[in-house]
Amino acid sequence: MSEILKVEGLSAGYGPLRVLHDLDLVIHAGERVGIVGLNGHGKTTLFYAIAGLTGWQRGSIELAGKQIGRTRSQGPGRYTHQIVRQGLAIMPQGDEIFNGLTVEEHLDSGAFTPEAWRTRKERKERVLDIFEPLRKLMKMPVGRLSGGERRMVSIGRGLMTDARLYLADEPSLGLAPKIGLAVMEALLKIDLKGSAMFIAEQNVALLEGKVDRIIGMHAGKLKGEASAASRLG
Ligand SMILES: Nc1ncnc2c1ncn2[C@@H]1O[C@H](COP(=O)(O)OP(=O)(O)OP(=O)(O)O)[C@@H](O)[C@H]1O
Repeated sequence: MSEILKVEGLSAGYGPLRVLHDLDLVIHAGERVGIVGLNGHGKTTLFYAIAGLTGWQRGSIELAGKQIGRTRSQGPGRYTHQIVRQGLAIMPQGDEIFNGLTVEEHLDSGAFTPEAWRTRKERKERVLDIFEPLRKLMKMPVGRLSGGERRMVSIGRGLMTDARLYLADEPSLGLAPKIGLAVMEALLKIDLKGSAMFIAEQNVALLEGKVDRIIGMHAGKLKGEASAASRLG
């Protein structure tokens, strides 16, 4: 199986603040991997480091065999567009959607490569097959949707291109438990083909038995598999 994500000796944070300490991690094609840990232990920072949204002090990150590592001297966010073009899809925590734009406009905005734009109709159909409730809401501004529907839009936008690695940061956060579960189940049904998915979550029960592996994160370090993770904190 080919390596989609390879992180070696990564120490990262914000400016001089070190949040992640010497992380090693490999995710293979076709894998769904969960990362669990309490609030503030560094899951989002790891996603930011992969996306180039924060610099890092040491280590390396490869996406599908290509180094995407940048140090903070080059500026957070400066190369994120290139990393995204190399095959990263980000489904950020807290949605980051725009109230005045419609569901359809959000999905279209996710189809930013020429290939994805050309085939956006079929891609939207695929998203709507996964998130059926959006089908009748395509012309609706997202500001008028429920929290669960907004989350579907945010995740759906990330599914509009052919990514090698999907990063989903706490997809159930802030949703009623039943809705959170439904969103998570839909996300986990996605056909990965040759890509991989990395999902951050505080609630290990939402991932247990549904992903290939669960890694724990505690105080900026990785802690092995699920059983260890659920004992954290
Ligand atoms: N922009 C920032 N600048 C400085 N420190 C930050 C910034 N964002 C997060 N931190 C710090 O980094 C540490 C890890 O935060 P992070 O958001 O990565 O944790 P998390 O496990 O993803 O938690 P959450 O569930 O809140 O996303 C925390 O101590 C936090 O205060």
